[in-house]
Amino acid sequence: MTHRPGAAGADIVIRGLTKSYGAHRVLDGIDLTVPAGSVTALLGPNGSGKTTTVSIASTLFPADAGSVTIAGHDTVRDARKVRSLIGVTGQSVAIDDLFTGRENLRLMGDLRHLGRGESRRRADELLERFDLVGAADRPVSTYSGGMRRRLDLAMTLVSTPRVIFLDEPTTGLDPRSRRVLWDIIGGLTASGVTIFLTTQYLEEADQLADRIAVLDHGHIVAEGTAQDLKRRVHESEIRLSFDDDESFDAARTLLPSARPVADARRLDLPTDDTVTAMRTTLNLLDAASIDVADVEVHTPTLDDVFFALTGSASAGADATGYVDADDESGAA
Ligand SMILES: Nc1ncnc2c1ncn2[C@@H]1O[C@H](COP(=O)(O)OP(=O)(O)OP(=O)(O)O)[C@@H](O)[C@H]1O
Repeated sequence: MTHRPGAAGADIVIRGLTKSYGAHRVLDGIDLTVPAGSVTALLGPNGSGKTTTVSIASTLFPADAGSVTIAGHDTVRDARKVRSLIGVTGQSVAIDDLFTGRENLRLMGDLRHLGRGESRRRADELLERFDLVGAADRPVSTYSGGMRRRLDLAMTLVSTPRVIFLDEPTTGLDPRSRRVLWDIIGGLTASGVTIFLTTQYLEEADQLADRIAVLDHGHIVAEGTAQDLKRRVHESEIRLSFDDDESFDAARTLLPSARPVADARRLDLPTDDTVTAMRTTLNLLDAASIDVADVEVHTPTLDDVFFALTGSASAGADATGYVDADDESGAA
């Protein structure tokens, strides 16, 4: 993007961010840097402080200590400037249920001083882009969850923010609506906007983000690309399953470095070069006339990462928040 001289730098810099509610310390000195034009996900379970972080970074309330700068502007000292640079999506706060989608978008345009003609043009364009044309003239109170989220995001884009905060953009949506939103967010990233996304879904962070920071008990416990984080857990494994104890025992003797999973008559063999290692391993077993019932390569998932880093499964793993399928057909 040509208007962005600092594209090589950071658009969000969080330093030593601390926040307590009463005696409950929610953020305990968080440091995080979000490169311009990147999608960074803050991944954490329910109540880990994701919304608190976004609220402080988007000037909603101050931290107890520490600082956030957006494109070099301090969120407390330069709050007005920061507000002109950011868009916040997630809590549908700007949406008025009694108005139609089109009216909401036009009102936002007026609020952003776009002028009457430009507000109308922008509203039409966004309704089209977010697949809301059919529902444009219905009150938002009749919208499904997925449609609301799309409108919420469209409202953010009425102006052209440099930095967008997406606070749990798909929580509570059914898988189909979630995918639609992922596609839209994926499209946004191509335009070079900086996105700071919070999520409790490992899959979402994996799908959308260039970089992931894992928030747990007030601390960033890990940071990096999805690949970096996966590498921190363990290498890929070749998983060999056997039909009978005799083959399983013989293979155990032949492959002493493999980890036996006796219940499943399975051997897990750590590997970093899966193709060569796979061929060598299978040749070895073949030469010893040991029958293998099944072979698979297991690469670590972000769930494995979360478990390894925090000692517990992610909230997203067992509390998906899925609701009954939204009635997207109502859009027509
Ligand atoms: N205004 C408040 N007063 C007191 N406690 C609060 C307040 N806002 C948040 N908290 C508490 O702070 C903690 C972090 O909340 P926050 O909403 O930032 O977490 P989160 O990671 O966004 O969670 P979720 O995924 O459930 O939205 C929670 O324990 C929450 O109960």
